[in-house]
Amino acid sequence: MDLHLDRITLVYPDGDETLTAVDDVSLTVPAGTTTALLGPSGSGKSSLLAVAGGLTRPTSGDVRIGEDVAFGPHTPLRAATRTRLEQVGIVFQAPQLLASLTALEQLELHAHLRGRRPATVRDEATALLGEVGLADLAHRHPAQLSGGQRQRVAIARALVGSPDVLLVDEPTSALDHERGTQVVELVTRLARERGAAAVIVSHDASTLGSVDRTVRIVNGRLETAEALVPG
Ligand SMILES: Nc1ncnc2c1ncn2[C@@H]1O[C@H](COP(=O)(O)OP(=O)(O)OP(=O)(O)O)[C@@H](O)[C@H]1O
Repeated sequence: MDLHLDRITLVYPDGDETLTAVDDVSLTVPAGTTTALLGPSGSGKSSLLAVAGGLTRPTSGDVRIGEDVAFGPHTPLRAATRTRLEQVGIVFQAPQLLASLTALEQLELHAHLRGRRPATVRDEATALLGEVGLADLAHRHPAQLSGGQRQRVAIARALVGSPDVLLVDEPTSALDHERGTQVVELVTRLARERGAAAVIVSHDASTLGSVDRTVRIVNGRLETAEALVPG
C-alpha cells in the first residue's frame, strides 16, 4: 500500500512561543519504492518520520496508508499503537537492540508483540535474518556484532510481519561510507521485494544512489521533489 502524507504540520510548544518543526508537507511514497529524506540538522526530518510512524500526532494533516487514515491529530493512542504494530516497521537512529537477546530472539520478541502465532515466528525470523545476510550470526548477542550488523538486525526486526510502511532514521550516521551505502541498498531492495513504502532519513546524499527518489526538507518545508524513477 502507498504511504500518503497529506498536508502535515507539526508545531511544538517552545516556552511561551511555538516552533513549527514540519510545515504543510505533502508526500506520497508508492508501495515498493524508497524515498530518501535529506536536509540540514534541525530541518524537521526526524519529526516528519515520527509523524509518519504514528509516534507523534500531527498538529494538522493526516497520514494515510492506502486509503485509510492511519494517524491524524485526533487519532486515539490505542488505535495509533495498533496501526503502528500491524502496518509500520521503524528503524531508529541507534539500533536499540536488547543486550540479553540473540539476533534471532530480537526478531522473535518483536513478532510476538505484533501478535504473530508462535509456530510461525521462528521460520519468519530466520528467513529475515537470511535476507539481510546474517544467517550465520543469528545466535550472536548485540555485543558480538559490528555496528553495521546491528543495524541489519534492526532492519530485519522492523520487517517482521511484513509491514506496509518501513521508516528508517539515519542508517548511515554511525557507519562509514561504504557500509552506509550498503544499508541504503539493503533497505531499497527489501522495500522493493516486499512491496513496502520506505522512507530513509539521511544527512549524507552520497550514500543514496540506490533510492527511487530524494526529497529535501529545509525549515520544515519540502524544497525539492525529484521525479520518481521507476524501479
Ligand atoms: N520534542 C520537541 N519539542 C520541541 N522542539 C523539538 C522537539 N523535537 C524537535 N524539536 C525541534 O524541531 C526542529 C526539528 O527537529 P528534528 O529533530 O525533526 O530535525 P532533524 O532534521 O531530524 O535534525 P537532525 O538531522 O539534527 O537529527 C528543531 O528545531 C528541533 O529543535
